[in-house]
Amino acid sequence: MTAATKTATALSLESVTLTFPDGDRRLTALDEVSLAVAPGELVAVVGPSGSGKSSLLAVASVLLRPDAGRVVLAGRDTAGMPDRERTRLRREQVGIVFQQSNLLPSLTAVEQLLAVEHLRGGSVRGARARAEELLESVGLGEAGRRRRPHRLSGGERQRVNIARALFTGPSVLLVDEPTSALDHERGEQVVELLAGVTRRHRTATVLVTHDRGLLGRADRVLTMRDGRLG
Ligand SMILES: Nc1ncnc2c1ncn2[C@@H]1O[C@H](COP(=O)(O)OP(=O)(O)OP(=O)(O)O)[C@@H](O)[C@H]1O
Repeated sequence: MTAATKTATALSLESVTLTFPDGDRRLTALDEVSLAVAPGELVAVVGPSGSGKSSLLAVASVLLRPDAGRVVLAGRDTAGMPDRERTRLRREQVGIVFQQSNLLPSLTAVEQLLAVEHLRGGSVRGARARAEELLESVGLGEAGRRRRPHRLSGGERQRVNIARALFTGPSVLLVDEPTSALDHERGEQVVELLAGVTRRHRTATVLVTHDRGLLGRADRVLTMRDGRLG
């Protein structure tokens, strides 16, 4: 790999294989998967249930170690990295948006982001302006920013999730079925938003979805089938 291609890749999976125990055999969830995503690029991954999409995100987020192959995140080869360092790298470099909103029920939208800063041991006071700005940029107005999750719509909750995932300034954004709880129009708006933040924040974004109707905004669409990516 040349220096130029290295700097142009924020996330790279090289011949990654992941297996799970399955009785006295092993089930292959990822079968020599290779993928490189550049900063500012939105890659969509589609595929049937059980084809390995969530496994792909778990390996890309360095949550799971592959059986074979390498994951290079923000220029760091994670293969031989101790767990503690992998966790730190994930916290700093990876933003994750899950299918369902997993916001804390007792916190307002702004506080959801400040909680991230608190957990990192940072200054909550110093982070407030940035949290407000980020929520504004994903389309959450002044009133919405003061609401707890049960008083936000599904689309608004996903916007808060996206803002929270971006809060640490990650180089990689991993998004798992962000529209599954939304109607088509709101789903489209969320994908539009993800395309926008990918450009503005220069994240290498991987979006897993069942919904082929949402793929128009992706730079590339890849299909996962039986653990293989093509
Ligand atoms: N923790 C686990 N233990 C054992 N097998 C697992 C585990 N997680 C996933 N698998 C298996 O690995 C394969 C890939 O699963 P994965 O969840 O990655 O698929 P998926 O494409 O995300 O599916 P869905 O669209 O239904 O979420 C499946 O056969 C699944 O049963």
